[in-house]
Amino acid sequence: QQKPLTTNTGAPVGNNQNSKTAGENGPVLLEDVHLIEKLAAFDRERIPERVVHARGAGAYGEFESYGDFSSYTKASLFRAKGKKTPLFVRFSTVVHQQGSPETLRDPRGFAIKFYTDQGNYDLVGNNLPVFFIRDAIKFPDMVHAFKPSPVYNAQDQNRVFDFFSHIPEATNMFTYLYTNLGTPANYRQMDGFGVHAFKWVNAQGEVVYVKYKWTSQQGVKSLTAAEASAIQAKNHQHATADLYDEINKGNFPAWELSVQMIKPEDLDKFDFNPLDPTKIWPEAVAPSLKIGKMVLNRMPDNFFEEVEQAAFSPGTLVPGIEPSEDRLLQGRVFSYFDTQRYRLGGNFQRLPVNAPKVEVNSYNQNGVLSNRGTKSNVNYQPSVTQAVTDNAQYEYSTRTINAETMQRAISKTNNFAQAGELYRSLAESDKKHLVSNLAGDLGQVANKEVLNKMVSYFYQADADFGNRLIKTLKLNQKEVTSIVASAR
Ligand code: HEM
Repeated sequence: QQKPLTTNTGAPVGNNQNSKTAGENGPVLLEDVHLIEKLAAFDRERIPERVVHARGAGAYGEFESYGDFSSYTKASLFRAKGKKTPLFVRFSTVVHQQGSPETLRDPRGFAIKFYTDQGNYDLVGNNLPVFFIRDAIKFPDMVHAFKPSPVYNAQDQNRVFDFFSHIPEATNMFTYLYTNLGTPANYRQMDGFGVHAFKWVNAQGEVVYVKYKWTSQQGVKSLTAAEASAIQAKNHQHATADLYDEINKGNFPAWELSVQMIKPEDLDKFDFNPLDPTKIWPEAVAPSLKIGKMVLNRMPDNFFEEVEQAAFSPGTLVPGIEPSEDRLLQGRVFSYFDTQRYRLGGNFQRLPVNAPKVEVNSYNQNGVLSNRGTKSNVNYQPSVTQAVTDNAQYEYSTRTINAETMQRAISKTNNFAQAGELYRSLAESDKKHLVSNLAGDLGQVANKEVLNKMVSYFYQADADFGNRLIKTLKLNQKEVTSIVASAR
């Protein structure tokens, strides 16, 4: 049965093809409210795209816990074997605009929103296990360097590596990014990582630090640079299309979730700082424990409403999961909510994709587009009514600190060792791809000082890695090794 076309106020529309005019050749009349409303709605269709991770695709699914992990965390989603929690995922590319090709070398965003029975929990990660920097204060500069030039609006490797020649801690991340893992075949065949350490807290208030990994049950498949270019020549949205095609076919992708744990008293026992997101935790020091499985089984009905307006934040936490002291994560806990209040408005958590499945009872109120439906006269606490009240069992964990306030880098920087281990673990063909992918971008850098400095970092990770880059880029080996020697 046909439905009547209506205005926004529900009145049936008589003519949606012809504006109301003063005669055949007369001007269009302002009193045609349907025309004016239609144009005004169109004029307001765009909202700011995400400042990073602008291009993405989302899907709904379910998480199933493999057991009862309450001895480590009071988070209810991990409390019983077989316990199911609905979720929404958004995969993304990072640097370029909403319409950019999905074949570009970039980390891939891997963000999950669990709709738990104690409120939403967001795990906002990437497909690579480490990050470029370790302090949020460097993030805006880093993104400016990666994004198109403010003058000529094109990405420029001169700007990228000018910045990174001052950031030796990015060496590990660059080594991952320039393997073919930097160009995943699609969103289903890649792993995901929480990257940071988080705190798990049990009912007794005991803390353990954890790192998360999602292991793709489809396997990991990456593209060579040649394969990525060939796809890009024909299709700039292959990863989004793949997700829709496979899930709509009933080929539901799955990932197993595992955690690694380190006790607070062990944090200082390693040659790296476990709170440093430029480092992995080797299995030898923190073995992985499988804790559950995610299956994606439904695509959203409307991209803008459910995917574009989805808002993930490392600050969306449930009792039993807290941020660690990781300096990058601490900045993220502020930045996401802040950008979402700007991008979507202060009541963004009321949108269906962002709203928790549990009742929300707070004394927060009003603002643009408020629809809380609050009926109580008591919009404050304390009150004799005690209608809605806080409960000490959900207090944050405590920690004793007796420290000097400071603005100093961490002491165990150890910028190169893990990059070297990663390089040496690669098969010869992967080493070749890494060197040619990296030399391809470094080869666009005109400034010799920047180039020598960048290569000196990879040389410090592994001399063979450095020498291959020196050879491919036709650099002077002495110039590079003298930078290495002066750094020691
Ligand atoms: C201090 C460091 C960082 C800052 C300040 C930062 C900031 C942001 C901002 C402002 C957004 C846009 C959010 C929105 O508009 O909804 C975003 C998106 C995102 N970030 Fe970060 N980010 C940082 C580091 C990271 C790291 C280390 C990871 C991975 C572990 C990451 C993963 C993501 C993902 C996956 C998204 C997209 C979420 C979505 O699909 O909507 N970011 N980030």
